[in-house]
Amino acid sequence: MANRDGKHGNGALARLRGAGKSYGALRALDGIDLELRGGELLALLGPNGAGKTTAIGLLLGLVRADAGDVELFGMDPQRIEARRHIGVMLQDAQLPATLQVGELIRLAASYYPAPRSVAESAELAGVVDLLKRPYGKLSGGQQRRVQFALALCGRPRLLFLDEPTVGMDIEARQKLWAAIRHLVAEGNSVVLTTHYLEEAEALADRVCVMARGKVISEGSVEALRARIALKRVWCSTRLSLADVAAWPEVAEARIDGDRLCLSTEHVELLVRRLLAQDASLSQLEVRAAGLAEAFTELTRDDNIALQEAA
Ligand SMILES: Nc1ncnc2c1ncn2[C@@H]1O[C@H](COP(=O)(O)OP(=O)(O)OP(=O)(O)O)[C@@H](O)[C@H]1O
Repeated sequence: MANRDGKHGNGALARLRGAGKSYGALRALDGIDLELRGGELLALLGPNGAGKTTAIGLLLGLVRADAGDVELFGMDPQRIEARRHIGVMLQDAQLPATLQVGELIRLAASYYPAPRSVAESAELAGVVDLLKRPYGKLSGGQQRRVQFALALCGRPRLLFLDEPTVGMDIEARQKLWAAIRHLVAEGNSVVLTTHYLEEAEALADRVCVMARGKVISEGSVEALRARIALKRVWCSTRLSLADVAAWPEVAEARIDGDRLCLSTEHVELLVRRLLAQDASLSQLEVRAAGLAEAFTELTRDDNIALQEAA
């Protein structure tokens, strides 16, 4: 628990415990537990409407939980002492269009006790060449970079980035990733929501997969991928789908174009048997499930992995 000055015993900077939130009949968050530790980057991953933004809204004190506990630096997130140490980049940032980028950064920095200089913030966010430009005249990707500068200018210990690289081209995205890595290497913590698996893969220490208001998987990227131990085997064969589907080493069988697509945990056994029973077998291909497949598998409505996790 937190003591009076917001220090906390177990290293959690932000925490949801059994947190729930409904909008009318819709249960946007259904009793989730989430903990952010010092110096880590936690990625919240999940399909549209999973509850990621609502979870961040609770931690920022923008949304009130109707069940459970929410703590930011061991305090109620609405307390100013807690908010002084966070930087935020939300999806629907509304900023004055006529102010120049440099003015916006100066203004945002003035709310913090020990901010970075405008020059340092601009350098970190890659907006040095935009400082004199009015915000409203920038492209979508440039505006996102400016929003990132505003999020980091207060030298926050904890950054909330809600889909930070949406609308950015590949180069801008890579630069933002590098800046985020730099901030984490300095000891800061980041909570990031994303739809991009490669973003989670590139940045996250921990990934929390959400679906339908619940956390359905939590761990490292490797652990997430390992949750789906299946390999996929494709081949063109004269063996029938029904026959192959009945083999004990085949977890799932379907037709994919002109080939069979088989899922298995025992790939060597399966391939040996396929080749033994069909000497004319062709177009053989074996692939490990990628993170994208693991993710799809995890967030599918009635999936086996989910039942295993329960
Ligand atoms: N203010 C609101 N009023 C009513 N429903 C809301 C409100 N905010 C969110 N919701 C609903 O709550 C659910 C969770 O939304 P949330 O924005 O947290 O999801 P998300 O995971 O961030 O989705 P996305 O990836 O699309 O941003 C959705 O079904 C959404 O329609």
